[in-house]
Amino acid sequence: MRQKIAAGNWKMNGTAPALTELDALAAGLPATPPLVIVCPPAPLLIPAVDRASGIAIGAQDCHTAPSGAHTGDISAPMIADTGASFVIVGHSERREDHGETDAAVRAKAEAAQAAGLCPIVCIGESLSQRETGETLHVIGAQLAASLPETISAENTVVAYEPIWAIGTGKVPSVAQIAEVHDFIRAELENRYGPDVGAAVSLLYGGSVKPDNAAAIFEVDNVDGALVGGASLKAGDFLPIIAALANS
Ligand SMILES: O=C(CO)COP(=O)(O)O
Repeated sequence: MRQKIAAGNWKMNGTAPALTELDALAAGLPATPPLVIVCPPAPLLIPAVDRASGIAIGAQDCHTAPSGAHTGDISAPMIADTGASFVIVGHSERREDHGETDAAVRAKAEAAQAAGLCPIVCIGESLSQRETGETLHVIGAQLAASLPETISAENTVVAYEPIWAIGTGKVPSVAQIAEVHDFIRAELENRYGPDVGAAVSLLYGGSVKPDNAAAIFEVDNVDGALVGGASLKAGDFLPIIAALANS
């Protein structure tokens, strides 16, 4: 059975008072919860790790190098040192705001693995790529160039986040999600072998909300979600977690 994962990406939101959401999450988890991960901004990693109960903590980015002259950056070993266990790499906002290439994303994912972290590698097409029928081609190229050389179910998670669905309230149809997730699964099985390819968790991200989560989690090869806005408040994130637990 693949690991079900509900991951929350707080993006650049939250100062210390937001940590109370972790208490509310812990208090409201279902009896048999999926793996729940919260990725707060970097300054909150240490207090989040200290405070979280039954919730894993992840960062939102890491540098490719373990240390060095890179002002403002944070390395994977530094993240591991906080007690966090995951790191998002290749989010479309990083690719866009910071010009991150597939090669950089792959180097970050491999740096994360080397530090003992599990990277959550994000891929996804733009609206114009979808409209011109390039989605699977784009996803295939991103997978080929962004994923580490070797992966396992324990050290890699893949998140499909169509850029046009992020923060927009627009969600692909279940058929569209199924098409891409089936394609990703097949690509993973091809490249890494059927056992590894079948075991890696695939998350969907982009406007996942309490009212659409259950339908998304019904889709084959959707093993969970990477949630932005609706992960900021436990009152929104908990119903999504419950929907995943019941799927
Ligand atoms: O980018 C996302 C998670 O990484 C999705 O964000 P929203 O859930 O706010 O659309």
